[in-house]
Amino acid sequence: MAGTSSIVHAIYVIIIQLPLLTFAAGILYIATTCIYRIYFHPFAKIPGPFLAKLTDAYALYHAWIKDTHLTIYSLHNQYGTIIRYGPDKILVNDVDGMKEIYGFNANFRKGREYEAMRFNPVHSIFNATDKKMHRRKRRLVGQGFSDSALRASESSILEHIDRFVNAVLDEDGRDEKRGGWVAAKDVSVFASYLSLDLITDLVFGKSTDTLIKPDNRQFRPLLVMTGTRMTMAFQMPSAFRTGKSGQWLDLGTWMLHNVDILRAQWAGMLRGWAMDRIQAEKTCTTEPSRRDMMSTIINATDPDTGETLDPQEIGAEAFTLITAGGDTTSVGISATFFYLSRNPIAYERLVREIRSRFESVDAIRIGSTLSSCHYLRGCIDEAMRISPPIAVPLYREAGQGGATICGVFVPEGYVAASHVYAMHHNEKYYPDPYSYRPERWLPPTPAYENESISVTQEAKSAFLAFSHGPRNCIAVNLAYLNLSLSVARLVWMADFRVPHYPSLVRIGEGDPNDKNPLRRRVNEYQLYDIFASDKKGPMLEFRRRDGGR
Ligand code: HEM
Repeated sequence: MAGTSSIVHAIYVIIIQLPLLTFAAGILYIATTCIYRIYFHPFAKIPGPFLAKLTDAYALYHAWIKDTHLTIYSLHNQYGTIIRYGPDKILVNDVDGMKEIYGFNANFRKGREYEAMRFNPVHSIFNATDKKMHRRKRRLVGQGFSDSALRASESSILEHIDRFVNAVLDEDGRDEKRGGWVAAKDVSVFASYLSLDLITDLVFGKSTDTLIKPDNRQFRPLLVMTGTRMTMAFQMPSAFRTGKSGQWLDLGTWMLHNVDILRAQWAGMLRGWAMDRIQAEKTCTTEPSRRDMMSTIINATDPDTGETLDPQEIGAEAFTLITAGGDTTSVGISATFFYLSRNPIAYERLVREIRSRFESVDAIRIGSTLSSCHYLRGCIDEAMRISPPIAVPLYREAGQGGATICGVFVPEGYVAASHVYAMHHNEKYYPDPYSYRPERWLPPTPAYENESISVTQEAKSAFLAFSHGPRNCIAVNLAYLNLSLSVARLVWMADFRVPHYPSLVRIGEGDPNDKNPLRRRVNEYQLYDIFASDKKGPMLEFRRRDGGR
């Protein structure tokens, strides 16, 4: 009898009391964690939104609605230079602080946020968290971005840019009654096709060709989905368990199941392309007419150690290069056309520069004339200042012993970042930050004496479109080349203007009636953060000018 009653008691404990005890322990854990994070945490005194002090779900929510950059900017305005954007994260809106986080000697490294974005079994140059591993990869992958590699790729780059120009100037819908202007086109769509076609060609020697083969356009949504998944995992790594055990705990599996399927398709496809490329390289007996990046990377040896990258690493690098380069330059191109189409003085000035420096569109290529087009460069930089292509905060984790940023101690393992969009709109560096003024970037030489409102050296350092220090963009030169050639060739070939229909003009602009008050600035090109920003518009009408072939 006694035995039966103790079994009943045990069952009672298991069924009734254990869940209650577990629940109570859970509540106690959450309550103590909250109290700790608010009052005793090393960042307890740093101002920021209440919810962000408690959980990364605050940042995750803004990643979900894709307004991270606007939110952080307004938080800096509300709380000041240093804010708390997650329990263990601070953001610093200051050039000196930024250098302390990203500079060559900084005691910070990429950490768990980048691990959470990793889809491949091995690290790539982008998500390598170990500094030594990164240095090795940078030396090897960097060989694909050398000046000579770029020059060797010039004809392929120009071929894709010409396809872009032709697609935008496509005569379909040309209306002679309206002076030969073609029907409005969404520049961002064609710029995205250009970016993807170009980078797949440069990396694999085989392009997605989306500009000329509409059937291939399913590739772009895959890239967008990958970015969506990446940026959410980036904001709340603890909830995303990509590549780790306990997949059922992964928020991505629950919330983004369809996104995950597309993302996996994308990763699988790129891995396949990389493996084909490795195989082709092994069997190739003749010197190719042009070395693509895969070929350079497959054959790259570390000058110090003689090491090479193994096939798994090469697959990871291929995925990184296409994902990092597939839709970033397109934001710069689209933003530049957006701001030029709304700023007639800048438009006229750029048109004068390009059409007077080059005798024909074919003369626009790599060389000293292109690099002396300072106004062109100013137009591009100013567009990327107001609307930076990568507008999420690039988190860095403090290393052993921690680090002090603008007087705030960041203990080891805690996270700091400077946010590009907040820096680019900081009035201390860029007065009247929402005005599009390419003159800010003209060199302070006698040639521009009367018009230069040249920014200070400090403000130049605040330009973070390509980040700063050893983890800055490896493809800065390639990106500027692509941006300059695309903008210059299209400006040389055609006039452009905003369409007559207000509903078309509004695409890409802020909307004074938007339910999100942060999206109401009409003259600002709107970005949607998915690591590299998504975007729409501008819709523009083009007209081939006399002499434009
Ligand atoms: C306008 C165009 C571009 C912009 C604004 C841009 C911006 C950036 C930024 C801000 C970073 C730092 C990311 C971080 O710290 O997490 C970065 C890194 C990187 N970018 Fe770009 N990028 C552009 C184009 C490209 C292109 C065309 C490629 C070509 C494949 C590329 C490849 C990379 C790679 C591999 C890294 C990682 C570098 C490292 O960690 O050492 N980017 N880029």
